[in-house]
Amino acid sequence: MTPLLEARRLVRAFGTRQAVNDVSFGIAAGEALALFGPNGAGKTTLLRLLAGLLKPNSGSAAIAGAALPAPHARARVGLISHRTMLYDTLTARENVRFAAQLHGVPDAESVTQHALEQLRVADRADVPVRALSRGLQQRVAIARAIVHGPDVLLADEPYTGLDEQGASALTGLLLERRSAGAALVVVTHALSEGLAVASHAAVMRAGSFVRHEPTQGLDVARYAAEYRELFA
Ligand SMILES: Nc1ncnc2c1ncn2[C@@H]1O[C@H](COP(=O)(O)OP(=O)(O)OP(=O)(O)O)[C@@H](O)[C@H]1O
Repeated sequence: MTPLLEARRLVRAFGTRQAVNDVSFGIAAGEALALFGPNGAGKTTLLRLLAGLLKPNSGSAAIAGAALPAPHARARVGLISHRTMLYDTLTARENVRFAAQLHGVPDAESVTQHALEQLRVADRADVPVRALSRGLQQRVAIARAIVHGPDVLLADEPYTGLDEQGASALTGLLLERRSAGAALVVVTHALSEGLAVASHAAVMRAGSFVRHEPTQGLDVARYAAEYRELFA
């Protein structure tokens, strides 16, 4: 079976630095990969390659067999970044609706409302986002990233800045996207949060996967100890 999201021998360098070095994996519909690794390991660069925002030096990425960065493949991706990139003079609703309209979502108004409710930010939807706390802005950014119902969801430290309610809304959303048949990649420093939403886990070091396995049967405490040992 063709994986929904597939990376084949991806390589990306910046000057002489190999940010991503020969990474291959596949994620089937309904699966989620939690991706761990220290600063500079190449996680963000890998997500940008998978989102079609950056070109690899060699190798390729594909969504349901369609090679990135073809626009119809890119349109199937949602990217949650730790930088919110919202228009801060627009309201939360305007930011999310704008994204829905750009994606040509039918009935953008009600889909926007649903996304805002899912992130539990609907009651603050009509104030400019610059007046919202960092945590609420992050929730709006997540609502914007999922408003077009992407079947590939890439999340770069999505828990950063969220309070407990925001974090639990995000976990609910990630699990819901999985059961709806999406393929997810979640980059996080928090091992337990990542493992809780993932079917597979990988560790990146210096551009390459040094561990990659199903999460089923993994013991979080042992995984954390082994992770620390890898970087000791
Ligand atoms: N646009 C760029 N220009 C030059 N070097 C870059 C660029 N983007 C990333 N790098 C370098 O590539 C390497 C991997 O960076 P990347 O941001 O992908 O790592 P990361 O695992 O996401 O780290 P962090 O957790 O700090 O975000 C780093 O050495 C970084 O300095």
